[in-house]
Amino acid sequence: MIDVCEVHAGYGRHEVLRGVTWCFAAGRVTALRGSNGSGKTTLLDVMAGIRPPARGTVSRPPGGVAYVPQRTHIDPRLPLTVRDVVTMGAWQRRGPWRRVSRDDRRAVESAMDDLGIAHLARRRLDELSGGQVQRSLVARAIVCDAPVMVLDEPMSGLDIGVRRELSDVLRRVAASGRVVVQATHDAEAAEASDQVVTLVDGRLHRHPSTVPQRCHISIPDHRSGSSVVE
Ligand SMILES: Nc1ncnc2c1ncn2[C@@H]1O[C@H](COP(=O)(O)OP(=O)(O)OP(=O)(O)O)[C@@H](O)[C@H]1O
Repeated sequence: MIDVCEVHAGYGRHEVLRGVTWCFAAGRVTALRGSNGSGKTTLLDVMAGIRPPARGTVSRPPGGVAYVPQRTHIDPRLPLTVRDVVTMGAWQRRGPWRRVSRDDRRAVESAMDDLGIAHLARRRLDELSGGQVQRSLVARAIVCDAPVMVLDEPMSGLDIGVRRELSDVLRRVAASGRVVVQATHDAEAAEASDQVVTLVDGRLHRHPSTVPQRCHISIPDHRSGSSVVE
């Protein structure tokens, strides 16, 4: 699990997160909701270790965090194919410039199959649609094989069929024992998640309640009615 405790973070004097406390459990998909500018990306950055919190702590499991950003920072002029981009996930796991093993190659092919982009494997990144780029970035994150996957609006730009397929993929990733957190404005993606949390005024609330939840207390799961530790 990934344990966020009393986290404050922002940009200069602009405090965006004001005491976020939550335990994101392994084995479930959590949808992170909130209006534009509420701090979803900021929280994902803090969880991934990209942005250090001004105060508070984040405990991550060893093995790193696979991050699917809202926009790719890969220069589209680079002559990279979809397969190259997905293979980057293996380097993230093993360290750069290590030899890619047969198992890595199998993982790359399997992730491209899962995301329905195997037929695009030899296409260059600058020849793809926005949704195809998005699916390549999710496939790269799967190949990372990290215990935590955070995704920043992975459904944006995808058609309804692909959004449903991606929800299934995320559920399978979570079912393999990983923490999966997706920031989303997509109501159907939130509905397909195991739990929904919402950022309001810099704090995290369990949906639809406005009462913030603390770590390590047992509360009922809003979908299944079962008891979970958060
Ligand atoms: N690099 C930055 N420098 C200064 N302020 C920033 C920076 N990035 C984000 N902000 C501000 O921090 C606040 C939270 O932004 P953030 O991107 O985390 O929100 P979000 O919930 O992900 O929004 P959206 O739904 O629009 O993607 C916003 O007010 C935004 O203007």
